[in-house]
Amino acid sequence: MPDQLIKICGLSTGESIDAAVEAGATHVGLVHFEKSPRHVSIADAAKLRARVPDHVKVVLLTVNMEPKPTAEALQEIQPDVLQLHGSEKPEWLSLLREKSNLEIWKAVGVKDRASLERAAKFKDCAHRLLYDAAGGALPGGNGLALDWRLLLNHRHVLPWGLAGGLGPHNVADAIRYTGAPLVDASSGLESEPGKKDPAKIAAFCKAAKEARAKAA
Ligand SMILES: O=C(O)c1ccccc1NCC(=O)[C@H](O)[C@H](O)COP(=O)(O)O
Repeated sequence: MPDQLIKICGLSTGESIDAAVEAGATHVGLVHFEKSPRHVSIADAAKLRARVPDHVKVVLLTVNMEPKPTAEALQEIQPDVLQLHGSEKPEWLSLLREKSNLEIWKAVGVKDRASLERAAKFKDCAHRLLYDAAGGALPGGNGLALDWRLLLNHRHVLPWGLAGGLGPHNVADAIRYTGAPLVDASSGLESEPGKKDPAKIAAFCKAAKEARAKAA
């Protein structure tokens, strides 16, 4: 069984990046979306990126960003993964994939079986689907869980990940229940919006790794 993939999202300081790396995260997420309390500028994201060791992948998150600023951000930050968290269309993902060596992830808001099924349209243009809860004040990072029962017996067309309302208290249950190969958390690891708590990051990674080891 492959190792559990763990993404810690919405990191905005060097200390929180170090905490995620130290705890064993496989992916760290940098949110470039001004309305988010976790927003980082392009220049700050590039500095944070430089701090991440090679064995940990850097995920840049954008929301419906135009092609020119996207190209500039990618050039400046050099992420390993681009996570599109808006209403981006498959055609845009195909173009990005054609023009870069990036891994492209598409976040999908899941509220019912139909929304889950519709995500299949990204089959040929995304490398991974990230299922998140639909609704909420922001496109992501709302601390809302989706109904995990929707994922039972779902035929996944791509590698995938589970996000939405995860934290140290429920990540083991999420892995046991859904078999998620990748888990992603943000607001559940904070002491206040936008401020990550290193102890919560460590507890989340430990619980996720232990749950995977028990499932093996
Ligand atoms: O985290 C944000 O503020 C954010 C803002 C805009 C788009 C996406 C955002 N986060 C994306 C993520 O991948 C989060 O980790 C995911 O939505 C889960 O968040 P949470 O429920 O808070 O764990």
